[in-house]
Amino acid sequence: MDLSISIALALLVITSIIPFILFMFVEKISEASQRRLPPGPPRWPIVGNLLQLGRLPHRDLAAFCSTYGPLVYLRLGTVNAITTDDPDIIREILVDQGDVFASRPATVAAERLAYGSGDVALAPMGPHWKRMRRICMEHLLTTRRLESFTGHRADEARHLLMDVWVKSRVGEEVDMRQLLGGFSMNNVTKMLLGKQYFSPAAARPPEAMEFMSTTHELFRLLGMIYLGDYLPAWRWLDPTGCEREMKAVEKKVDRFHQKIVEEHRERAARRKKSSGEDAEENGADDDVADFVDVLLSLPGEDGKEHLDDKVIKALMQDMIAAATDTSAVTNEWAMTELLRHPRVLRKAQAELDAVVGRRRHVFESDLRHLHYLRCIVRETFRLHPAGPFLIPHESLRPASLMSGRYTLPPRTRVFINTHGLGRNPHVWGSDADDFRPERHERRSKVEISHGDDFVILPFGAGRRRCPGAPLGVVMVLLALATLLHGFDWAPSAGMRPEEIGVEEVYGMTMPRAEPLRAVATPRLAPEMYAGAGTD
Ligand code: HEM
Repeated sequence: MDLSISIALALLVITSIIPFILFMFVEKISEASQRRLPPGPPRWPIVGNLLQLGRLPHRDLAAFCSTYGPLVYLRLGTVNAITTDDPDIIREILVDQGDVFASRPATVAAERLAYGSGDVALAPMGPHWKRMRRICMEHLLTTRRLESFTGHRADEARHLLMDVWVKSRVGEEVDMRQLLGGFSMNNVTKMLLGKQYFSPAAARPPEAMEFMSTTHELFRLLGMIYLGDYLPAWRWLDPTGCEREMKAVEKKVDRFHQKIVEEHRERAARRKKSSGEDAEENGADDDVADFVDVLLSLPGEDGKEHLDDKVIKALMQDMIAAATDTSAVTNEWAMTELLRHPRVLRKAQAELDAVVGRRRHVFESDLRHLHYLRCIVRETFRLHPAGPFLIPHESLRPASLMSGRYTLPPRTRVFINTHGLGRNPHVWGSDADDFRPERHERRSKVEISHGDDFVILPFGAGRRRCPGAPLGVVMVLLALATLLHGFDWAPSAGMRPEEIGVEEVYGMTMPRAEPLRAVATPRLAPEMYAGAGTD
């Protein structure tokens, strides 16, 4: 054999063996450093546990918790991850060690679709997130500002009543997803953008349609598990075209948001011109100013006169995404369970008759007295939490959990399984899968949030807890109270209550697999549907 060929062959063998030896060595070292990781299912090389996750990953992770213990370690491609459905461990992660676990992972969707993680919900822990969160808490979601929209919410409740009434008169089934989605979207866009996109009288249909389809595309992409977040080589190939799609949606969404910002800016300029210097100094009028008006009036970072457009658009998008789907999905699940359990539905109506009566409409001020309805909402959140993994958290630095029993590397992704928590038999007993609002009835005040015991977690807890929870609770209770007070409800023609499905689909929020349809029959005097009073 020619010497040069022999040398070439020898070099080839050496260069192939060295990486293999190095790989074994690194594996050995990392195995040693991982000795105190929590237990978890066996994993494959390279992909780790990725192939063990199916279409309903919250159910797969709950199954791991019941097999391997309350805290489970997973390797998802190149990513270290943990999951739990145990209230004490959840408290430890979100509250006791809240400063360690309060970051968010850098995902492709957050980068592409949330203005480079420039929003609140997907921003990593740091000064930018702190500033964005403060703007939400101090300027957008204050009690005073939310109260100033009480009248709008009452109007929307009246529209809800009228919409159903019109359908009930001609015996038409109600598409609950469309109905409840419209209610949430109108409430939110009115507060945020000063528009009701889904009231035909309030917005041009093409604009409403564009808004709806763009928002849905955005939700879908933000909610999907993208393999490129776990296997960098996948991004390179992008075999499903996901990143190309994200880029296209990014452009479309940005054009839409920019238009809204420009419209508000023009309106503010017109206002300023017509009302002179006084109005400029006072800023936007609190009673009529929507969130975008407020954002346009705030100073920017580093002494800038105004916030950057990018920041305004990121916040606006966050609020729409965080506020609309969550409450609509929750209401669709509540109505699903009520149709499956007519006894519970009738009991809630009896309570409404006692608290509100049949001679007036439900007011927001009634909601705190509707003890049983609150139990229904709490039970709905237990079985069908809108965010099955909250929004996944990430650790900022090495951490130990469960009294130092386990150590975790930095940047461990955290899947708090709220779906698993709500169905955990160690917490809720052997009937954990049954819808039974009475299990909350003994509480003197029915909290619709986690409380001290952390047994339900609809809005998260600790530093990243939902800042819109009070508004979310009002929107859910108001829609349900209005629908149950105004109508008797029955399943679609020919269907028995127990035949109504409870299959879910995984996503950023977790809706029913199929839109719910139901039949409504008015239960108030006819004149009650002609107009509704406000508080
Ligand atoms: C029923 C309604 C709602 C539900 C079930 C819900 C649920 C949640 C959940 C589970 C989280 C993640 C918490 C975590 O990761 O620890 C969250 C975060 C968030 N929610 Fe809500 N939410 C609702 C309504 C709203 C509303 C009405 C708004 C605002 C108008 C809002 C704004 C936000 C924001 C900005 C975040 C991100 C917080 C952060 O990362 O610092 N949500 N929400």
